[in-house]
Amino acid sequence: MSDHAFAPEERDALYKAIFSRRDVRGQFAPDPVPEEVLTRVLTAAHHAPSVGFMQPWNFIVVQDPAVKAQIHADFSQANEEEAALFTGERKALYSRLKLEGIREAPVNLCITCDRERSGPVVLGRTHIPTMDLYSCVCAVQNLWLAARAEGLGVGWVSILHEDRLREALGIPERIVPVAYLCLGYVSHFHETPELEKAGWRNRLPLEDLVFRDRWGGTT
Ligand SMILES: Cc1cc2c(cc1C)N(C[C@H](O)[C@H](O)[C@H](O)COP(=O)(O)O)c1[nH]c(=O)[nH]c(=O)c1N2
Repeated sequence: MSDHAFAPEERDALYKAIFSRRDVRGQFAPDPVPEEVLTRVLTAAHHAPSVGFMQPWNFIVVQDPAVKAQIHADFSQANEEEAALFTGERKALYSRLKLEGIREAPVNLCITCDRERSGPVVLGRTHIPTMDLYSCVCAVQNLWLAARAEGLGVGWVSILHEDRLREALGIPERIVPVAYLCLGYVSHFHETPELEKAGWRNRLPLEDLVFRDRWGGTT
């Protein structure tokens, strides 16, 4: 027991957000996301941990249907390319999956990483230079959980060509687009991951993933 633990109902609320968060692709409602709600989830993202407190992220809020259409067109091509890598039943199943909600979601959000945000030497990034990118992923997860608590669905779309995403959003060379997200209110949240429901892949047992003291070792 810790004096610093949340009250039981607060703790339960946090776990509820974690376990009921879903990747949302197909159930977006057209209702607009109020600015104050968007600001709250962006503030949650901005309070993520970051290497050397670098805060390397920017948030590009995309609402223009023309920009969304451009990105969706790239998704369609990338999706065909990915589908071609599977064969037989797997390919047929892949083709049935809905893997984005770019046009339906009222807000799209690109979270980027400015790798030069705080000068060439960053506390904690010297020996593992990808730490700034991982920091941006922490921001994504904060946003994803806060959005769930707000009743907003979030879907991550990575079936995109990075160069075309850069071009569509005017992202300069030194900035890395880390995540392209679709965000909006939803008709419902699925109870289990859609990929699990569709028979693509199941959640692995935790005990197969936890090692003690060394890789693959047992105590
Ligand atoms: C880095 C990264 C990239 C992607 C995803 C996630 C992450 C973390 N996911 C969502 C992914 O399929 C989903 O998280 C898992 O299937 C588990 O489901 P829940 O998120 O628990 O609903 C995802 N989903 C999708 O439909 N299209 C996509 O391009 C991607 N890309």
